[in-house]
Amino acid sequence: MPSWRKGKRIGYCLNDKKKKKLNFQGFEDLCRQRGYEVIEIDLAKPLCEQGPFDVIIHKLSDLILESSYDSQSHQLIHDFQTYVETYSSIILLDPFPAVRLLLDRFESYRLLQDFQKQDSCIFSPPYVELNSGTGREAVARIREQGLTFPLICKTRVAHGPSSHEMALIFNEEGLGEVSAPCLLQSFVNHDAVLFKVFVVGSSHFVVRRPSLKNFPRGESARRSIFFNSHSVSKPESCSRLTELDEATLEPTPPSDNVICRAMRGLRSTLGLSLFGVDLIVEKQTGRCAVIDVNAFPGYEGVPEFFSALLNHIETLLESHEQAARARVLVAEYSLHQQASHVDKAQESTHDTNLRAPWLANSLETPKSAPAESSFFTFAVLPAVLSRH
Ligand SMILES: Nc1ncnc2c1ncn2[C@@H]1O[C@H](COP(=O)(O)OP(=O)(O)OP(=O)(O)O)[C@@H](O)[C@H]1O
Ligand SMILES: O=P(O)(O)O[C@H]1[C@H](OP(=O)(O)O)[C@@H](OP(=O)(O)O)[C@@H](O)[C@@H](O)[C@@H]1OP(=O)(O)O
Ligand SMILES: [Mg+2]
Ligand SMILES: [Mg+2]
Repeated sequence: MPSWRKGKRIGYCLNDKKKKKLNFQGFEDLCRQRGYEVIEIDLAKPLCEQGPFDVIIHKLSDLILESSYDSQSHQLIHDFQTYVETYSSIILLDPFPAVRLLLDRFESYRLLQDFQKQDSCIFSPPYVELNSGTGREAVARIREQGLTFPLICKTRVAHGPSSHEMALIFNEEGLGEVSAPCLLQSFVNHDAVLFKVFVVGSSHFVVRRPSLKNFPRGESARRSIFFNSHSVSKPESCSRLTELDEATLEPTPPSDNVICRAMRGLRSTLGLSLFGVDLIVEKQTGRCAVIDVNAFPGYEGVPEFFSALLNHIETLLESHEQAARARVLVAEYSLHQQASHVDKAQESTHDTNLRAPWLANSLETPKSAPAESSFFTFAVLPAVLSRH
C-alpha cells in the first residue's frame, strides 16, 4: 500500500436524501476495500472528537444558506470552518466560500459573465438582476441590456425546493407577476435538449436530458408559464413544456474540445472539484450557452462517479503528501545550510581573530539560504522526491 494511502480517514457529511440518491454506501464500500477508514460526521458532536480527517466530503448547502439568518446554523458552519482551518492539511470537498458562491445566482451568473469575457468558447445568456419590487421595475434595464422576450425568471437563491420554481415571461405585463429577488434571463432556443456536464476533479461526464421547447422570439400575447425545473430536466421528466411543436433534427452536442476547455476554465475559476454545469446549444447559431452551475449535483447517469471521486481523492492525497515531504526536506536542507554557515564563519573568525558585531546577526540569518532553498526546491527536490 502506498504511504499516502496508509491510515487515511475520509469523513463525509451528507443528508439522508443525498446519501440515498447517490447510494453512498457503495462509495463507502469502495473506499474501505482500498484500505481507507470512512466516518460519517455527526454535526451535533465536536469534529475534534470524530477526527482526525484527511478528506471531508460534504453537501452542506442547506446549512450554509441557513447560516445567514439562523444563529445555530451559523455556529455549526463557523465551527466546521475553524476546524478545517486549524487542521489545514484536511482536503475539504469543497471549500465553503466556493460552494456559497453557487448558492446565489447573482454571484454565480456574474462570474459566468466574467468567464465568457476571458474564454468565448461558451456564453452566458444576458440577464438582469431584480433586487426589489416586481419585474415591471426592470423594464428599462431589460431594454437597455438588449434582452428580448421570452425571458426566464429564476430565484436569486439557487438551492432548495423553492429555488427550482421558475417562470417564462412573454411580455411586459408578465413581468408584473414575478417578484424580487430574482433574475430575468434571455431565453435561448435549443431544441429541448440539455447537456449536463458532471465534473469530478479533472474528469467530466456528459449526460443528455430533456429541456424546455423552443418559443418564438420576441414579445407575444402569451400568458406567463410557471414551472418547476425538476419537472423538465430530470431524466424521468415528462412535461408538455419539453415537447417540441415541430419535428427537428437532434441538436449536435457541444464538441469535446469546447467542453474540455470550458470545464478546465470553470474548475479553476470556481475553485470546486464537484460541480455540474448545464449547457444548451443555441438553435440559431450553434453556440454553446451555460445556463446553470450546481455544487455537488446528483451525478445521475454517471456510473463511474464513485471510481472518479476516489481517483480524485487519491490524486489529492498523493500530491499533499509530496508537498508535505517537500516542505520537510526544504526545512532540513535550510537547517543544514545554516549550520554549515555557522561553522564556516566561526572558522574564519578564529582564523582572523576579528569578530565584527554585525557578523553575529548575519550568521543567524544567512542571506543565501532562500535562494539556495528555492534552487533546491525546483532543481534538486523533484529528483530527490522521485527516488522516494
Ligand atoms: N436561458 C435559458 N434559455 C433556455 N432555457 C433555459 C434557460 N435557462 C434555463 N433553461 C431551462 O430551464 C431549466 C431549469 O433552469 P436551471 O437549470 O437554471 O434551473 P435549476 O433549478 O437551477 O436546475 P438544477 O436542477 O439543474 O439545479 C433548464 O434545465 C432548461 O431546460
Ligand atoms: O440531491 P440534491 O439535494 O443535492 O439536489 C441536487 C440535484 O440532484 P438530485 O439528482 O439529487 O436531485 C441536482 O440535479 P442534477 O443537476 O444532478 O440533475 C440539481 O438539481 C441540484 O441543483 C440539486 O441541488 P440543490 O438544488 O438541492 O442544491
Ligand atoms: Mg439546472
Ligand atoms: Mg441549479
